[in-house]
Amino acid sequence: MSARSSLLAVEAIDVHYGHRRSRTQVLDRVSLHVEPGEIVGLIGESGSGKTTVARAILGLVGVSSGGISVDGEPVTARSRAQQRRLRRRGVVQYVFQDPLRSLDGDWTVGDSIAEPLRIRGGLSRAEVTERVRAYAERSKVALELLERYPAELSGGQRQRVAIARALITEPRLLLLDEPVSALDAATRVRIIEALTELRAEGIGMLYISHDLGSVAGVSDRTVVLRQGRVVESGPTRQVVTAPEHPYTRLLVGSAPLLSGQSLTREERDELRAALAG
Ligand SMILES: Nc1ncnc2c1ncn2[C@@H]1O[C@H](COP(=O)(O)OP(=O)(O)OP(=O)(O)O)[C@@H](O)[C@H]1O
Repeated sequence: MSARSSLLAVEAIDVHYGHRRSRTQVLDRVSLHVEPGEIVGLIGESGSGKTTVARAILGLVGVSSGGISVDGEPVTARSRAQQRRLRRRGVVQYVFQDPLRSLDGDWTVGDSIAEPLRIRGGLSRAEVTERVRAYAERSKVALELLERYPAELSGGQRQRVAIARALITEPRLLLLDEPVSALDAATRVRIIEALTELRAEGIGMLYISHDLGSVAGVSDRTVVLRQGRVVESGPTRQVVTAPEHPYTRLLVGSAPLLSGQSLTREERDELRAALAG
């Protein structure tokens, strides 16, 4: 499929943090694509640059080369005001690992879910209320929770609220940064079920995690990031069953439930040596 038709096209982006002497390169020619109705996993260890990829897509961090487009519209070539307008339209939404980052502790759950709609404007108060209730139900948030404050919810309830809030502008692309890492197993399963329903509706998702196990269960394709570079990408089944890069082999071997066999200590040392070399 051509890059132009992709819902999300990240093309060879470089990102640097800091200025002058403290300037360091965090992403090095990173490319990835997400099509409608597809979940793409982005995995890598802590510090590999995963969140920076999401921030670049949201226009929160500039790229020094390469480009990003969402739904055919360039993100990176835009001015900050244009990027703000694009965010306001709500075509792209995001869910963080810790929903407290996206939910204001002083607002009721209902007001938090409504906020992206209010920012966009154009709906009456009654229409906003109706939409909030509809999206709460869809995200499995019980209606009696709408009057509560985030601190009065469980972690799983908060994450469902964050998902309802992200969905309310009917985005075409969702960025999920470790969306289930803080949750217990049963709650994880429910959130994953909600995500696969969204996929069936044609929403594209970039699912970011350090944990190959959680990505492999849900993603159609997987992109492996190491030290700011994509070292491998392909259909998830292929990445898991026939990993090519030593780093991916190490990741797969460290999650024996995926590959069916764990690495021996010698194999692990060999892969580490190959990565260090
Ligand atoms: N605002 C910033 N200024 C300077 N360096 C930063 C900034 N944000 C992140 N970094 C650095 O950029 C690198 C990539 O960070 P990033 O948060 O993208 O990694 P990550 O893969 O998402 O990690 P984690 O899984 O721990 O969240 C890290 O070395 C980090 O220290």
